[in-house]
Amino acid sequence: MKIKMCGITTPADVAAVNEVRPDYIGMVMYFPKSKRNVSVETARRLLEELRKDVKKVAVVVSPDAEQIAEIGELGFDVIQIHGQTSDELIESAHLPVWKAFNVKDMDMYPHYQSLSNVAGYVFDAGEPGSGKTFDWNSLTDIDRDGRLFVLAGGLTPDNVRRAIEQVHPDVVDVSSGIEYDVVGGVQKSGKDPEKMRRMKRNTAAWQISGKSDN
Ligand SMILES: O=C(O)c1ccccc1N[C@@H]1O[C@H](COP(=O)(O)O)[C@@H](O)[C@H]1O
Repeated sequence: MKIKMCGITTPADVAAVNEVRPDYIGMVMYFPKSKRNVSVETARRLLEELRKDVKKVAVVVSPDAEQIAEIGELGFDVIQIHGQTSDELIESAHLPVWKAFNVKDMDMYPHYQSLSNVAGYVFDAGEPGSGKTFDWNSLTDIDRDGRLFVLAGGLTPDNVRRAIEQVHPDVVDVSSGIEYDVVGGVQKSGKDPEKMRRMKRNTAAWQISGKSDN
């Protein structure tokens, strides 16, 4: 079971990633509506500090060709595409693409299965990065074709074991669930290293014995 920790925005997040060592990290780019959006310059600096054995996913929404080219130059390993995109853009990208679906556009899944540069599928809740789960039963009958099956949407250290047991994904993808709690109406920005450690432990523990430390 692999794990992706998404929404990395600060040097402190990178330091925690370098300690916890998830398989993948994600950075949201070209999407200023997100509180996790990072500029090209910030992405470049954070990537320099990141361990080399952690794979890097650029998370984008309806990107254009220029953005996709820039992501390749920055040294990312994978592009995770939410929203709309053309088949030509996916097929001409110089990096493998993970196509993200939300509960409303799952009917497009068979179409993306026909594209050769789609290396994985991310199944997410209606609003990406909202920390909300969705009905995992909707994934029961999905045709698995051997490409990476990534489960996202509201995963936390507390529900990841149940998610793995029910869905059997290849990768669990978490962002909100490893952020700081809101205290007194205020949320410290960035990721909470203790939640990251618990997420990693609970995912790894399931792999070894089907148990977690919840
Ligand atoms: O995190 C965001 O703000 C975001 C913005 C635009 C596209 C995707 C985004 N996040 C992705 O959402 C999933 C799940 O996040 P969560 O755990 O429910 O918070 C994850 O793949 C993020 O990359």
